Amino acid sequence: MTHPSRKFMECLQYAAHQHKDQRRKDTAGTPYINHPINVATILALEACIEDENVLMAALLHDVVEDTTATFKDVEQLFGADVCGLVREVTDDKTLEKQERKRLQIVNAPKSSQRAKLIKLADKLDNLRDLQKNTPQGWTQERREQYFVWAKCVVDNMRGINGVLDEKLDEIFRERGLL
Ligand SMILES: Nc1nc2c(ncn2[C@@H]2O[C@H](COP(=O)(O)OP(=O)(O)O)[C@@H](OP(=O)(O)OP(=O)(O)O)[C@H]2O)c(=O)[nH]1
Ligand SMILES: [Mn+2]
Repeated sequence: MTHPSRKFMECLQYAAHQHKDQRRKDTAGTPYINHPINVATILALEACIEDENVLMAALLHDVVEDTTATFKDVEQLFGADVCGLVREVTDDKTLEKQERKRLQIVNAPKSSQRAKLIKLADKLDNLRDLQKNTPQGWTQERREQYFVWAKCVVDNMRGINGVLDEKLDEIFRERGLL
């Protein structure tokens, strides 16, 4: 049996600490950290990714976008490679939402293969959440639009991992999008 490295466990602790006061948008108010943990777990156990820096970047993928953490913090704590991956999956929150969403579609194919894995697992987990419940304050229309938009992002990153492609397509098929 392999065992988690010290830096991997430190990364898990850091992500949990940074997201500690945040909740998902579901009615149950699930702790936000469940989502980064799900993304790393999808990569490790479903997509069989063994690249530890990719798994750590998955745990950290929303810390700069959604908490007080900076890229500098991530680089100092977990190194330039992990920081580079987090940078690739972080939206520029200074831009308008519509522009951010457009850029995800446009930038998806330009990302590195490793960043694409994280982006795909991120979408898969968010879509799984959306299948289970509608986030608080969202209309059915907004929910449907997220499926449509996520498919546009995913369509620009196919062929990276067969398992992720298949699991995402299963969801799009269920929604009548494929
Ligand atoms: N499906 C779902 N999403 C939730 C929930 N709670 C929080 N989120 C987050 O909301 C984001 C999607 O909502 P949007 O309205 O499209 O984006 P925004 O929060 O950036 O404005 C995702 O951000 P993200 O992970 O950065 O991904 P991305 O979709 O922005 O790429 C997702 O993690 C929930 O209960 N269900
Ligand atoms: Mn995310």
